[in-house]
Amino acid sequence: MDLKSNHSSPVLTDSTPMNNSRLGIHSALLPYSPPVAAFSSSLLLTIPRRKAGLLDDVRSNCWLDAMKSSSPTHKKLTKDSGNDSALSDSEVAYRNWMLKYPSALATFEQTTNFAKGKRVALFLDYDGTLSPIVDNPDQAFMSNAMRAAVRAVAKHFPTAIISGRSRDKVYEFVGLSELYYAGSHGMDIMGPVRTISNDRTNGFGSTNKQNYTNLLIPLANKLIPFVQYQGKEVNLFQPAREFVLMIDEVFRTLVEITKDIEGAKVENNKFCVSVHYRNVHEKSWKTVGECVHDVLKNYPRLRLTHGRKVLEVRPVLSWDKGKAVEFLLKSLGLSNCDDVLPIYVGDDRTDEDAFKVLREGNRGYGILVSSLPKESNAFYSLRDPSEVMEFLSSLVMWKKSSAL
Ligand SMILES: O=P(O)(O)OC[C@H]1O[C@H](O[C@H]2O[C@H](CO)[C@@H](O)[C@H](O)[C@H]2O)[C@H](O)[C@@H](O)[C@@H]1O
Repeated sequence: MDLKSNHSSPVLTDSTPMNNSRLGIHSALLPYSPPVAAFSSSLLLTIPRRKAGLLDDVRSNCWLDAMKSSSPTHKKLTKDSGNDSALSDSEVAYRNWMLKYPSALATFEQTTNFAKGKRVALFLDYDGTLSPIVDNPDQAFMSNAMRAAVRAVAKHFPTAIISGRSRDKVYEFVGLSELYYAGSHGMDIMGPVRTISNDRTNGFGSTNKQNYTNLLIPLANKLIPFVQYQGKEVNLFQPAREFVLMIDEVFRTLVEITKDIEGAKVENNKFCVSVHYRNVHEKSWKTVGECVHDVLKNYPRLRLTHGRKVLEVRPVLSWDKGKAVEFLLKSLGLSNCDDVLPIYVGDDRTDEDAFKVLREGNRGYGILVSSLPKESNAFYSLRDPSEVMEFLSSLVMWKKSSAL
């Protein structure tokens, strides 16, 4: 195995498709390989050369600072401040922040006035949005009430779950076959699960009675092959499929080198890897960062992003949750239409890519789920998953009443 670093490369813009030759497996042998999903030079992210020991060297503490600032908890804020007036200070700060990011519930009427006559498309993040943040990532279950709210909303609007988790995992948690799923931060997109049928001409719409599904543009049908998933038929789009074995290799290496760090947990999300430090004592966070840094040195085609008490290793690809939203809107025939209102609800830094796409395209808005003030590209806010549920239910009620 060639573990040589490629720091000499000025930019990571190799236009030749990766063939995983290092792993000895040609990409054509990988599962689900639609021709269009082939690794494209246009998806390669141009990033500045890594300056080891300066820019992203954990020893310079910048990673550690990012790790420390990742997802501070409300509990910590109040505990550290030590008295009740500090609690109200934080509440005051939150209310001030809400002047900039008003509650999506308080401004609901404004939204529905704007949404009148428009087709709403919903994009929902999973962790911290549909399920509360918990210590064990394997137990981040969504409540039955939330599941019912998502099911209800999906009856009226095209609805997609866009998560950093593997698509399989998030599908298992949500358990609703009528939704679109984008796992691995949008690098693994799946249309609603359909009963196997010979009729492939009308794509996702063949078993779904909702009007929007008939709007699938031909492009999507052409680009996404039909593949078997749990005995059913689905459409898949996997722009990072070339990385699947590399990611698995990195996952295994990370499991091995972090095994002695108490509380560290490495999660294989198929096209990216999460290294959790939520349950690691703060004094060992630096060690976690160093482990990830040491592994990444050997994989110049992988990069690191920060999530909520998690380091995420992902391909150097210009593909993120924002791109996934654009792809899904296009697939649904809902892009470049004045009568479409996409709404994205998420809590994490990776959701900012989607908020930005909507804000910059001036074609919808993001709702940030946060109980703490933080800068965002979203327009509105909700405090926590329970408010998300209320928002989803309000959308359903509005839709039902406007159909009367
Ligand atoms: O895009 P998302 O659906 O928000 O997924 C982002 C990451 O979520 C999960 O980790 C986070 O939630 C865990 C459960 O509440 C929590 O323990 C962890 O600290 C959070 O970072 C998931 O485990 C990751 O793989 C996702 O990338």
